[in-house]
Amino acid sequence: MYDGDIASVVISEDRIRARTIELAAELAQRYQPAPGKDPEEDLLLVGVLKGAMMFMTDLARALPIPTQMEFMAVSSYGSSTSSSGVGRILKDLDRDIADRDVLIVEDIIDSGLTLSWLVRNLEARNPRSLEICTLLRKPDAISMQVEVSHVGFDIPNDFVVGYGLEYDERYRDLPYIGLLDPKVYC
Ligand SMILES: O=P(O)(O)OC[C@H]1O[C@H](OP(=O)(O)OP(=O)(O)O)[C@H](O)[C@@H]1O
Ligand code: HPA
Ligand SMILES: [Mg+2]
Repeated sequence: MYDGDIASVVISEDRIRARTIELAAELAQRYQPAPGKDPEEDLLLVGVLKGAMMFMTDLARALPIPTQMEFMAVSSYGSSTSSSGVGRILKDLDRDIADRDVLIVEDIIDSGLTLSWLVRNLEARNPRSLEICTLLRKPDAISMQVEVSHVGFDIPNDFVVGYGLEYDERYRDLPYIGLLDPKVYC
């Protein structure tokens, strides 16, 4: 599959699976449900389309607590391998998040522009709490400071694809995170 386009495996399928289970355990501790609680108190996962789709579905299935799911899609400006900011909401949440515990689920924080915009947008809707869980973070690339409580892996500042992440809408279906050979985009 995609012969020759992937220079190396950065994070294998097994490591993603193991880390997702660890993150789920960490989140279950953080959001322990009170006995007899109302379904309105379930943790609300907000997945950021399309990149977070694989991580969102695997994380939700690994979480040993009840969760509800919502999705948002935002358009970002910039070139295909770097982003310069969020343009607008392409798909908004289907419901109100006031007084809810909300966890944004993302595939990657690179410049931080997407999440810093999204956090401001969702904070304005008065959730009870708002935290972020991202599978990947590039500490060397972040230009906007975003407070992230749950991180799967810190990775070097290279362009990666797979497990939801794309280049030119390709490679999202790879089961692992791979380094895209620069010959593909240079
Ligand atoms: O920290 P940043 O520099 O803002 O980059 C991170 C964002 O960029 C990618 O999404 P993209 O907007 O490319 O769309 P996609 O999720 O549909 O792939 C990725 O899925 C993150 O959402
Ligand atoms: O490294 C990346 N790969 C794919 N999409 C991305 N969006 C921001 N950074 C990346
Ligand atoms: Mg995205």
